[in-house]
Amino acid sequence: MRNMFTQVTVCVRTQRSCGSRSLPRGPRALCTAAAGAVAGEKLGGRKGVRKRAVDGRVRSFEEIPHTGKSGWVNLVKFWREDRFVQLHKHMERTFNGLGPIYREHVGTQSSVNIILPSDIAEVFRSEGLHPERMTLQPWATHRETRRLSKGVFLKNGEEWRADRLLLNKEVMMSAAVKRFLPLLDEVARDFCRMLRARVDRDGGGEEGRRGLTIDPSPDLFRFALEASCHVIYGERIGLFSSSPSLESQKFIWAVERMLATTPPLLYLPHRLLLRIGAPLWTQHATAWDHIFSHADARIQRGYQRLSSPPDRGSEAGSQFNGVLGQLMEKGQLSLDLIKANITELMAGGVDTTAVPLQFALFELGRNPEVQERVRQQVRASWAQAGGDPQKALQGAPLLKGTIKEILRLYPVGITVQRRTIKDIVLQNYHVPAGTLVQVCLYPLGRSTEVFQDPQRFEPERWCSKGPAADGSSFRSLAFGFGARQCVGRRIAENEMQLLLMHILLSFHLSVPCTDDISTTYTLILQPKTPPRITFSAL
Ligand code: HEM
Repeated sequence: MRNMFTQVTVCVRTQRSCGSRSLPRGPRALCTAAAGAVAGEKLGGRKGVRKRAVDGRVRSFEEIPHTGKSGWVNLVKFWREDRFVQLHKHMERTFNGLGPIYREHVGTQSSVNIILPSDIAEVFRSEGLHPERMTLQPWATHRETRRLSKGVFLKNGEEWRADRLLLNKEVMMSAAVKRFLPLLDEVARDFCRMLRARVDRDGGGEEGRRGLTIDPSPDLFRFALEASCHVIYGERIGLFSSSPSLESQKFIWAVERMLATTPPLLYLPHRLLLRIGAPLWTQHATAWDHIFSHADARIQRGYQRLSSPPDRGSEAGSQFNGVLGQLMEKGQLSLDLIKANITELMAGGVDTTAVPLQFALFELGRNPEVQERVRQQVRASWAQAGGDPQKALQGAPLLKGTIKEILRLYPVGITVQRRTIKDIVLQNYHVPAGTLVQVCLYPLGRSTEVFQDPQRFEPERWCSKGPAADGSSFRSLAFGFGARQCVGRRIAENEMQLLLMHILLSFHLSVPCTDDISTTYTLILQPKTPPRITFSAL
């Protein structure tokens, strides 16, 4: 995604030259002794280390190190140094300088930022029955000014919980996964067939073993949209054809624009921008309008399909009409709330999977031994599964490990946030109820204190027994945590694993350049320039 904030990007260089497998070192050792109030003592003397107060008391909130008291001065710095697009690197640098906890006040936002699993555990213990994140206020304002209902992403309290429990049944529970897995599998197989035909047609090398080097990102965005539409609307939209619809391309652009315009609006008084008709606000709101009208058209079609008698030939009741159909049939959510939630699922479901897939193809391509180990396991499991995609995934834990590893190194959302509902103590500082605490996933994933050899791409680290593999260790948090974790998680995980499985069964992957990828932040973390990948037919 290119946008007005991408002039400054983050160049993550390896210490070795082109050809290296290594990723950049994690932040310089942080003061990261496991938990608790005495963490600082163990590390006393190092820069940025928190010491327990001399009198043993819990320190006050005001004593938490910070990046500058004035939110407006900080905002100007953010603008001048273009930090919005390198927020992940700014966080990494700040933890290096200030230690494992700091306060930041930028424009209208303030938060306490943390990185250590022990502190993260403490925050999640105090999230309550209705966990709250930072509200994406520009999104909420769009709904309010257009008089649209909000979905789970923007709701809080009992209203959020009521919608969320109903959505969980359609997208998170194992019965739901069983329903949509074959649909994702079908789209992943079609994608590979389309790619194989292109490699055979345009690739170089001998017949049957041709290779083609491309930037696969446009195809991956189409794959993610095709997969989302199939699962959510029960509808294929033909994006792998030679002339994919312009309407779908416009949807992809609209999501891109909506995401890219969100970060600066978060820190600015966006209601003022709305009132004066500032271009930034207008672009943001127009992008959302487009996303809503795309969903609207499909919801109308879904509604008509459901109201008409079932196709002759298909057994009554046996047809899966997507998550939309399930919600409509059950009739527990009003049509307005169905529309709000379905639109959020669509807006949240495309870039979030297309981008990690780019990183995954790149890392597998530049780590041929890892790629071969994953392929061996996938082949064996696929042969055993007799065409059942669920069995095939269950027998290939390295695929799951690959996705976790990619999201460790390149977390789509660089933070998970919670508003605390009671007073807590973090790093021996008092944090009052109501504080917004951000878990900073990018520096966490690259910290030498949390991960052994964090610069290595090593899917196996999630498969063996040990702290990283243990789900309760607060190290793998790319999908968030607990009752408020990503509601699209099961769709995303299965969609990405299935695509990688079919790609590994069909192609050998390599990359023309193994330099680390420069990353940029536009509400999601993505490559500044999408990597080129060579697909060689197997
Ligand atoms: C790799 C892919 C994805 C990642 C890393 C991701 C990450 C996240 C994270 C971190 C949250 C906040 C969780 C929390 O606060 O604990 C979230 C929430 C959400 N995600 Fe995802 N997501 C992904 C894919 C998807 C997909 C495919 C969809 C839709 C099909 C989706 C829809 C949502 C929605 C609607 C929420 C709000 C849930 C709520 O507040 O109850 N996400 N996601």
